[in-house]
Amino acid sequence: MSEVAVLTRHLYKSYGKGKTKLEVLKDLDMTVTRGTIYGLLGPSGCGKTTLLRCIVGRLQVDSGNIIVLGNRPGARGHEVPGSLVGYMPQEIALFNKMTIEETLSYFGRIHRMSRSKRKSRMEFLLQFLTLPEADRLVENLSGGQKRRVSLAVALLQEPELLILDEPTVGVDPILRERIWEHLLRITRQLNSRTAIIITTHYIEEARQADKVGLMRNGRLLAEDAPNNLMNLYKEDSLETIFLKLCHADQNTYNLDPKGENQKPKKPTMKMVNSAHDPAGETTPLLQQDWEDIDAFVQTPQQKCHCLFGLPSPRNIFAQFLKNITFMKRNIGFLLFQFILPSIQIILFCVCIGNAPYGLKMAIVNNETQGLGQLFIRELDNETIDKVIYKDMNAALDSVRHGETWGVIGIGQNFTQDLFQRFTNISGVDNQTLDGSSVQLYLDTTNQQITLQLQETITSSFQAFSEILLKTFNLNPNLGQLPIKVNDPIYGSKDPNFRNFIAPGIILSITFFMATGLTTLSFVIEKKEGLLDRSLTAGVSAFEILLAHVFTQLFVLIVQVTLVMVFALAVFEVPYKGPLIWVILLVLGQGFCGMTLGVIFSAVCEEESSAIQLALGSVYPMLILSGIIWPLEAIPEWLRYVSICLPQTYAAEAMRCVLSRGWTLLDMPVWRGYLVNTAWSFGLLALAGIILKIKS
Ligand SMILES: Nc1ncnc2c1ncn2[C@@H]1O[C@H](COP(=O)(O)OP(=O)(O)OP(=O)(O)O)[C@@H](O)[C@H]1O
Repeated sequence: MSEVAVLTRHLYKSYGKGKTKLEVLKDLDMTVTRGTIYGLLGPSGCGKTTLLRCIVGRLQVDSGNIIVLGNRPGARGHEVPGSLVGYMPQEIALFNKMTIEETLSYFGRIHRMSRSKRKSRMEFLLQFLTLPEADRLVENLSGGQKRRVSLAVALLQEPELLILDEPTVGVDPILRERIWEHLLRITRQLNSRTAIIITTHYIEEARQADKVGLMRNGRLLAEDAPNNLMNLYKEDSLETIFLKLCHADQNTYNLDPKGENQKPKKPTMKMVNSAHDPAGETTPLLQQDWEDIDAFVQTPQQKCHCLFGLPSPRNIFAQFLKNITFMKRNIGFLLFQFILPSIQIILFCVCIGNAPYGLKMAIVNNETQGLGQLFIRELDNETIDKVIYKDMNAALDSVRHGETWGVIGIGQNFTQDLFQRFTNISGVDNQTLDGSSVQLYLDTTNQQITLQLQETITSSFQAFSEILLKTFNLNPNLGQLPIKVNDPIYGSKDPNFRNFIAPGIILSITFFMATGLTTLSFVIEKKEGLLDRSLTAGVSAFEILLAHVFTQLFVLIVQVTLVMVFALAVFEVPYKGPLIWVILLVLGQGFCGMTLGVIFSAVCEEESSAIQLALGSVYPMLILSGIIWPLEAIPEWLRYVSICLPQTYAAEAMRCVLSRGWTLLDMPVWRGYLVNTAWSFGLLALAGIILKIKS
């Protein structure tokens, strides 16, 4: 029984759901023996790759049983996926920015090979597969050379099960022959326990296999030694036999227009080396019917019910080294990552929070002589660019035409009415009050400009009235509003919007940079099949995630340091508290961002990029609402959604540390840290779970 390397029974696998459901494997039975080569043949799209991915444990079957090397793929402690299996996928799936040596070392580490073993295997494979120098970058190799490196990766640890998906495509005939020679040598060795499954489009090439499985529409039409099949069908070409079987299979379907055969029933007859006449044969020709699949499980432990095993430091280290190599080779991109958040914070500080200046205002002074002129002189020249008009209508037209932001009008009797207003307090009428007022006609479409103009004109009037009061030997403070603003308890007398929003912006920049970069690197790895290859080699999704976090942490620290230098030193955002707590908060945000990035890239396949779009657009809105505007000004239902996000708490905590100089004993700061940390680890766990489920 231990001679069986791979056994599949009643295997069903489909992609999609509902109307788009595509049944790829249908009641597939397959038996691969140790020490043999199994050629899996079939037309494009018949399900070969799907079957191989189920065998290596990268795809879950819908129903049916698979036993690989004595246990179910993915069973706890069973190294399938892992070192027991060498898998060469159809796509190249290699790290372009790594050299051949680095690639083989990376997989060698994952397979726990010693340095000397790695070296000797590498030397052998380089020579055997006629690979170029080991220090050549994969991206600079030809297509055929890349395929050979991919094959070298599969052969590296001398696995007990070698699965090669079209290894000879794009390989010259001489090398193809050598590859077959090598595969035959592996299986022909005395007491060889290595089984090889190979798919190929070159059907005749598979004659050298010990057994071939002819596959069509997700089923095996026949499974036997090539010679047996040729004797049985009295043909000397596998291709002709395959065509015959396909035609026979096609006829079965044609005879069954209602599609009752769409789900083929388990064949009742198993024919091996029988003298059965194949003419008109329509039932799959299979070798044996082993119903008691559990008899092939060598270890009682079957399915792994745990979500995570303990992460292996070795695998994390291998991933970490790989990530570092990537960074080294993409130094331009790395520098760009370093400075991008700084560019963002510089632009933010330069553009946001400054007072508007040079605002064009139309001035109409209807007085020929008097105090009107004095008031106009007192208007702040930096904020207001005065454009003098003689006629009120022309001045109002200038606002209507967008040439000025408003009109400041002084009436004919301004000086006289002003004296009346101050000296005859008990008898002053509304007309006099009106005449002594500066008339404003504003374009209020821009709130910031309107507020700035109102504030400038009000303070200019106070300065003007102080001069006036002094002239009459009166206390100049009489002109002030009877409200005295004392020194603030926290913050400055002149609070500015930039300082208020800076903590939130710093956190958001860090958060979204980390999300974006993580999504990018994971999506690239996934798209190129690298993630899949690492997972098949036995690295867990959680180990990949942890290694990424460690590498990205380095980038994050540089980013955060630069951002802090610009925000606090160059643009002088005030800070009182211990800087280390601020830095910890920002790093926490980066960590959150990273984990969200992993979730994005794990959840969002192309078809579900709508989710990515939705999350990516709604989430920032919630964050911004929580950090740009005071929570007290947000509708209550949204307020609670916003404050559930760690950015809001973190921004609050950061503002406290920066401007109040509070210590960790303060409630808002504690809350900030706690929520931030809980959220980060919550997301990390979620990312791990999603990756695990997805993989
Ligand atoms: N992730 C997927 N989602 C939906 N359909 C898929 C997916 N992967 C494969 N398929 C479909 O399943 C069918 C079998 O694909 P598979 O890759 O297993 O075929 P194959 O026999 O290996 O083909 P080839 O020889 O061309 O590589 C194809 O119709 C393919 O389009």
